[in-house]
Amino acid sequence: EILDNMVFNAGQSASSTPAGEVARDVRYLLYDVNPPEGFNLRRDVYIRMASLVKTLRKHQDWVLVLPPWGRLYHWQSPDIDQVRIPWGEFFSITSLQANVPVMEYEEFIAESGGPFIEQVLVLQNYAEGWTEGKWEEKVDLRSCIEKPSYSKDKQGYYRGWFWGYEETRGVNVSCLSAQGQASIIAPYLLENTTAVQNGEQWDRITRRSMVFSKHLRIIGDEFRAKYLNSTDEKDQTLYNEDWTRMKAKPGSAKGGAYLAVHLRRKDFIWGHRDDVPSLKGAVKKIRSLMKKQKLDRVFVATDADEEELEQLKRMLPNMVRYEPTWEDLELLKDGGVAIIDQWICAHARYFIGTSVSTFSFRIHEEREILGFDPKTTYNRFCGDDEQECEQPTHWKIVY
Ligand SMILES: C[C@@H]1O[C@H](OP(=O)(O)OP(=O)(O)OC[C@H]2O[C@@H](n3cnc4c(=O)[nH]c(N)nc43)[C@H](O)[C@@H]2O)[C@@H](O)[C@H](O)[C@@H]1O
Repeated sequence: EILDNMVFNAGQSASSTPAGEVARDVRYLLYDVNPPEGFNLRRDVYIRMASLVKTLRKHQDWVLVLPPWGRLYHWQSPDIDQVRIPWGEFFSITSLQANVPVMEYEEFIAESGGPFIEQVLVLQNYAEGWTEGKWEEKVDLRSCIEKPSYSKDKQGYYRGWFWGYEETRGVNVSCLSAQGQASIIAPYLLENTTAVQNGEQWDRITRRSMVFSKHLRIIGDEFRAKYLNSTDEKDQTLYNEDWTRMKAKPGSAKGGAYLAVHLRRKDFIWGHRDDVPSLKGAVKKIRSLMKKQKLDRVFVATDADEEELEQLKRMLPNMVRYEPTWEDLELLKDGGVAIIDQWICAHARYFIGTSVSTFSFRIHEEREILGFDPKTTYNRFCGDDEQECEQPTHWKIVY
């Protein structure tokens, strides 16, 4: 499902090496995701790409190049520059490295000897759809169904959107019809190899390695201490900087004495009319949960617009929100602010999120890593008229 949303770019390193160094025939995997997809869905795609690189590394020396963040539909704060953002601004690179070799895009340019990408693979569906309505995993080089959004320049190289790096060029562009797991395309990336061991599912170890940048966690922790009277010692949410050593027992985390809410609005209000509540419905649920859980504080993370926020404040005057100053926002960007919201939600005694929002799903996982009782985590708002309001599935951690 996610596969056909991606563009893959495989580049090969320049063969020249400084005198004395052993030549390393490194290959780089770059990728991109369809423009409308948001931040937390892109984190899902990273997990699949990291798994693919693990598969490729059984055969050759591959490195995953982290696609710079930018031009995201949901990052709407005006007047701040939100392109070419390196991963280090949001995630701990050393933590990612401990799982699979990764590098920032600018490192790739410096190391590979120029902004050229040897092969761009545009992933697409099969023009004929599923044959006989049967699902099977398959992949084939095909002619492009839609004209790829890359055009040749005077020198015969392809230009297009490469994460906002205007000077980057593709050398070849082809289309690949694919359906299946990410590793299905491995034979097209490996030289002289057709037999590839397949079969990695959602990679839970990779998820654990996606540790947020320390500066964002610190801001979230300070906010918890100041406005929500919550600290790791008191609330038993101790964190280990080295994720490979982190193994909290389920139910061991207590969490700060507040209810945390992720209330997704904007495109979800019309996109998910049946399973997203009205503001009034949400407030009613919040009040009943506070009573039931005996919590007198509520932290709200939301992407609601100004008008809805005003309404919400009127109905819930005591709600706590993380509201960055303009200077904070310029530094942290919309992505950093969203992470801080998630971090604070992840540390609450009880959490309730929004149906099918990957933003809420990432909070579930973070809480699982911290060792919360699943009952306090896998909860979502129901639509005002929703009959069967199925609750989120439990993401189990693997060590
Ligand atoms: C239907 C799909 O929904 C998917 O959204 P969904 O899973 O919620 O989650 P995301 O993929 O993260 O996209 C939602 C974006 O909206 C902002 N946002 C949402 N809620 C909050 C919040 O509580 N606090 C802050 N600070 N920011 C928030 C934030 O930039 C976040 O990355 C989209 O990724 C897909 O493109 C698609 O539209």
